[in-house]
Amino acid sequence: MASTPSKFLGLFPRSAAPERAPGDTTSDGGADDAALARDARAESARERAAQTAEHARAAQAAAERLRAEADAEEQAARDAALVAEEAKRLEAERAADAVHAAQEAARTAAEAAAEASRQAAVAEAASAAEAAALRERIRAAADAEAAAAAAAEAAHLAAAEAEAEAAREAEAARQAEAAREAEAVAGEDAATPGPVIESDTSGSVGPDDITVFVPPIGAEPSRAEPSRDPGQTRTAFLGLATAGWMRGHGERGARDAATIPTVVGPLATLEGRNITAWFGDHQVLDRVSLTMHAGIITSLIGPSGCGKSTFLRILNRMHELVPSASLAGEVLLDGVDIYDPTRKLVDARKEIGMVFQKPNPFPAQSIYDNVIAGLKLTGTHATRDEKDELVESCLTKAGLWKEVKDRLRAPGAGLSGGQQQRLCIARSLAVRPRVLLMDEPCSALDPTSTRVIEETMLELAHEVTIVIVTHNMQQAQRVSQQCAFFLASQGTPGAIVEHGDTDAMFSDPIDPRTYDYVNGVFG
Ligand SMILES: Nc1ncnc2c1ncn2[C@@H]1O[C@H](COP(=O)(O)OP(=O)(O)OP(=O)(O)O)[C@@H](O)[C@H]1O
Repeated sequence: MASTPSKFLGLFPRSAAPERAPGDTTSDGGADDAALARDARAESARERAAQTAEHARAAQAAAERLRAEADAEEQAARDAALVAEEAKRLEAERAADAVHAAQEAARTAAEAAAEASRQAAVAEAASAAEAAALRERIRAAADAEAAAAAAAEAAHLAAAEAEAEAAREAEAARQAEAAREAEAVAGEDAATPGPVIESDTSGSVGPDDITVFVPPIGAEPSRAEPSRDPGQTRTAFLGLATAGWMRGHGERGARDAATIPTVVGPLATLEGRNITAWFGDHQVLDRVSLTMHAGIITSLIGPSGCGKSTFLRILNRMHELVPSASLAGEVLLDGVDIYDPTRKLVDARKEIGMVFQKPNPFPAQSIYDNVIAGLKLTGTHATRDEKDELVESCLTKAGLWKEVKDRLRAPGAGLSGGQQQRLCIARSLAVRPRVLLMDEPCSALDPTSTRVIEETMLELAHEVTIVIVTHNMQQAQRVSQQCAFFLASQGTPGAIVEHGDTDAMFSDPIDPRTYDYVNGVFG
């Protein structure tokens, strides 16, 4: 330390008077005394000096102690500051670490989220691709099914036409032979009457029809009333379809068929009477009777498997395309049984057209050719102008003309599902049907296409009787004036529970089962 602390200054008096022994009055003696006194003073001074030095040492030691303490305090303060600074630094480091860790965690989380989202996108894309592939497989299967049905129908019609043609030729040959024999007999005996050729009594045969009909004995199939014993009552379609006698009667010549049709035929009422149907031994309909009135739309509703489609297919003789199928009962088109052996299958199909659940245009054919396909199948001849007119007329009625008039040569497969369905309607219209059967025609379509088809149906209903199978209760209410509710409960064959005015059926049904079904309680 540079200076002595002021509190120690009192230990060093600035002037100290020499001490005298009491009674010392001489100068010699006084000298000794003085010397003694000096010595004493000196001694005293030394003692004081020693004390002072001692005090100084003590003071110094104290000062050093204090200094050391101060240094220690100072050092402690510095240390404390260092510690505090270190703590602050560590705290800051920890905070920085925490921020970093948080940032890292956020980055990792963001990366994980991005990865998860990428994986999800990949998974979604994979499942979308799978779904698309599945849809494509289903569509391809449906296309194949539709194409097979169309091909089967075409083959059926072609076979029927060929059979009819063969029958016509055979009958012509028989007539020529009979005429020759008659001539010969006349030559032998002019008075003998000629051979009796059976005449048609149906009243439906025109001047160009071939009317000779000699059914083989016992060839007429049974059309007995339906019973629960299928072996005794059902009509064997294969026998009917291939029996030559069936088509030899009332066949129309090609010139009749060649008349180009207007788009639809005169309105007709269709009636199913006591229709019972089987697939093999499995009875699927039991004595179903329903009248589908001219010029209105009748909807057939009911849960899956109750026989609506089977009933519909019976209405235009498509049921018999299934080898194991059989039926009993009658289907009357304006009072004439379409299953009557004297009527042609091809006529029934022409007069009662069918639109299927899945649109089934001929995929490779153009839109134009799709519309006129029915003409070929039914052997109808038409000029180019007539065909053009027919195509425009049918596409207009089907509500498709404006959308396709500039691409009539494009393939039918290139149209959307809804457009393809309307193309199929146009194709059906081209053979001048009197009744149009529609089996869930909108089930494969989106709501917009469904609305367009429904509008088309409502337009067409003025000109053609329409029967539609639908699972869509709103659709039944929107489009149909009459409605029939089918039900096959607990393994029993399908039957009609209730039918009548559509509004009444939905608002005030008679049967509680109808009420439950239209209100979505089951089905
Ligand atoms: N080709 C067939 N061969 C054998 N059985 C068939 C055939 N077609 C339909 N069936 C059977 O006939 C019964 C009625 O079927 P159908 O398709 O007519 O009912 P649906 O009411 O139209 O059903 P959905 O509403 O599901 O189309 C069902 O039991 C069905 O399994």
